[in-house]
Amino acid sequence: MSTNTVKEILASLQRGESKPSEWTADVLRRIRQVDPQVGAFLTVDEEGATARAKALDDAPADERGKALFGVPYALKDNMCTAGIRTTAASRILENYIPPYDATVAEKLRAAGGIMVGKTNMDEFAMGSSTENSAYQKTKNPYDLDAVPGGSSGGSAAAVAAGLVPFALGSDTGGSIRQPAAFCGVVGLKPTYGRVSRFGLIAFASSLDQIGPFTRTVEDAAYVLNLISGRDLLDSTSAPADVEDFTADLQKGVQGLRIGVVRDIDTEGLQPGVRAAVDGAIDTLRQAGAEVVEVSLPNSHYAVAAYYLLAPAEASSNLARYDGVRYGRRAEGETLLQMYQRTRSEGFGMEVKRRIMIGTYALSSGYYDAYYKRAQQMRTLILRDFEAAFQHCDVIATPTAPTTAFKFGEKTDNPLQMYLNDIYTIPANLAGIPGISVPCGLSDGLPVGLQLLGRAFDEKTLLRVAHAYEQARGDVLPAPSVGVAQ
Ligand SMILES: NC(=O)C[C@H](N)C(=O)O
Repeated sequence: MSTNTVKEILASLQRGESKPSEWTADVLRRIRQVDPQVGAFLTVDEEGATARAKALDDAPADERGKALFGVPYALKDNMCTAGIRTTAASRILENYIPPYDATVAEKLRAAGGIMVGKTNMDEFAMGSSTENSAYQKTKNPYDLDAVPGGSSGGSAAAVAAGLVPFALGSDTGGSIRQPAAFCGVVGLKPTYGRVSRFGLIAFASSLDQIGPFTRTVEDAAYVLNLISGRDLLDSTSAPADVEDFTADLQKGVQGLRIGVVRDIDTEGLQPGVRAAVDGAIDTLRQAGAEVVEVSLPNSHYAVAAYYLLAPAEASSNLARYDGVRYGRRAEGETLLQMYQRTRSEGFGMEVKRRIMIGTYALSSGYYDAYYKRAQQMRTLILRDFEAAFQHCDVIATPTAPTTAFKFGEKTDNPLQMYLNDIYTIPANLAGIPGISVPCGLSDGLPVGLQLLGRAFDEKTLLRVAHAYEQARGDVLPAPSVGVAQ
């Protein structure tokens, strides 16, 4: 049952052919059966989800029309859920139970959805493989020896393995799009400010954005409708109108220009990935789009700029985990010792590395040389996009230079890990929306086509993504573990 799309589940519920409790029981059963192999979930709220589904079974008729009535879903474990443990996959938040819901959690609930659990991730969303979780590995449903990508690897794997019809993730430098590509599902990073970040455990506040993992582009547009909008609790949320992002999906690509960029390509780009993406661009051309070459000349500085700016913001955001205000506290004879022990025991290696890089980049003697220059580079990257979007409506690139890599392959070489974000990071620096759509296989593993759009123009982005998905047909076999798609 749960391999159905959100739209299919809703249609069945609304026709009265099934009940919320049946879908929820089915999802929970699948999680019990399949998740021991995949490891997508850190917390499963069996009791809460079952009780809520039962209550919805008996809901009055007017509630049945709600946009997400009876649909089960999962949230990345960096989104606060009232009364449900929220760890950001860190030891330092091991026993943290938030007293409030993130705005996205509240919105999905108000729309009638059923939250079944919290998914694994890289600690504080720092990583590209979910190997930095303090708790467990998440395996790629297409190859259990390979990573699911990161940092939202649990959400991507949960959708790919057919455990839930959709899940939310967060994307700071590619954390939705890259795991979506690795796991063969759709992943959407909206424009910065489109979705409220209230209740999202902050990593790099000028880059973080929440978005959905789904099986279809239509579902991604549908979920975006439910989570977007100005929120007075997040002053960075944009006062943009809540549009119906599904409205233009059927319009096709006739008359649209797709920009192809070659400047980002690196030596590390797998030939099979390039071939699959070129095939996808060809499909769009055949569907009626005009394909033009555009240039993003500063994009090869994006990784360097990001890995200064994101750690700088993280070092400031993570200062609050001091053993006093949240979660874990280690004892010490002096206050300083208590801080030191709490933070040394509570944070993992990658988090410590970023705090150190960030603190260094912000320190008075180095601020101009590193942080300020990285900010200047960010502006140049934004301008590159503005110039490129004079000539095209949407830009197409690979989502990641490789397919899913093996566990341990990049853990000893942080730079190699960072380079996996080369195609995704520019969009975060510029604040523009991006989506990854499965576009085939390379050596038996899924490849993602990344499409990038103008700020607040998710409609055109989704329209192109949907047209591609329609023209493409079925490109992926079912994963080796989980439930057939
Ligand atoms: N958080 C993200 O979007 C992923 C990125 N690879 C990072 O480690 O920062």
